[in-house]
Amino acid sequence: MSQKPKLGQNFLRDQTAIRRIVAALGDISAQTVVEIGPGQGAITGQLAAQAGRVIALELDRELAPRLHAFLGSDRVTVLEQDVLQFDFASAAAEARQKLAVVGNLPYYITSPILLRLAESAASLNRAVLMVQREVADRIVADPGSRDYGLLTVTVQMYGPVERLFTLPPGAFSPPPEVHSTVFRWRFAPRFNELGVEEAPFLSFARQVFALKRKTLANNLRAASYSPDTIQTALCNAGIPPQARAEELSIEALARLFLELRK
Ligand SMILES: C[S@@+](CC[C@H](N)C(=O)[O-])C[C@H]1O[C@@H](n2cnc3c(N)ncnc32)[C@H](O)[C@@H]1O
Repeated sequence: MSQKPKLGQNFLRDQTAIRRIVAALGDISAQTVVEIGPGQGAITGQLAAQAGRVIALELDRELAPRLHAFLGSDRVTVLEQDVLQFDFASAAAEARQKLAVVGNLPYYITSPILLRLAESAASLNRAVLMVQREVADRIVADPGSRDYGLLTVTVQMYGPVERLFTLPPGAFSPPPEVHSTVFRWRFAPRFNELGVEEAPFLSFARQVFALKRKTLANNLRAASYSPDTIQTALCNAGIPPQARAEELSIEALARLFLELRK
């Protein structure tokens, strides 16, 4: 079968990795699991054997019908569908439960997929996803590390993440140019707990991380806050004046956001 590199088609061949990905979802015997990009069905086969129900979303017209024939189970629904257009809320309502998500993601749209899942967080309980290793490094980064930034904060605002394991290019056919890492994301949005509104806080995070290597104060100035406002807010939030956004925990960012809105 021919592969379409443009669609991020690197098919997983490592059977142990496939078992570990499905096991990382936990007990799925009564769970509806949405698979993003089933490809030739490497993970789908394992899911079909264990999950209550599987909804597999595959964009490639040529793969989707083949998957149907290959699986032929009444618990597996294959949709010829762009994951970025999929309505997770309706699927969760129909399933009468929050959905679990799994996928060896097409890397060319990793960020849009993560954002789509984030905005659907109320309909999801957990996800086990394979991404490029460097992206996983950014997702699970701690404050103060080189990889900590907007992606970290955006993803972690929707719930805790855990790095699970990394695979070399040879685990796939054809091999991608990068290593791949599987991580787990448990959806438990933090906006209420931190007292911040979702859209304004995320747009604030985009502002403070806009200029890498600049201080937080410089980034806030670029976002049109006055020097006095910035100084007072940093002081009240207990943040040193020379701090950089990359050094701030999510809690400190939320404190600063709230101070700036006073
Ligand atoms: C990295 S491959 C993984 C295939 C399979 N799950 C595996 O592990 O072998 C990514 C899959 O996502 C599919 N894909 C690409 N863009 C997509 C989109 N927008 N929506 C749904 N599937 C997509 C590709 O056709 C491909 O089958």
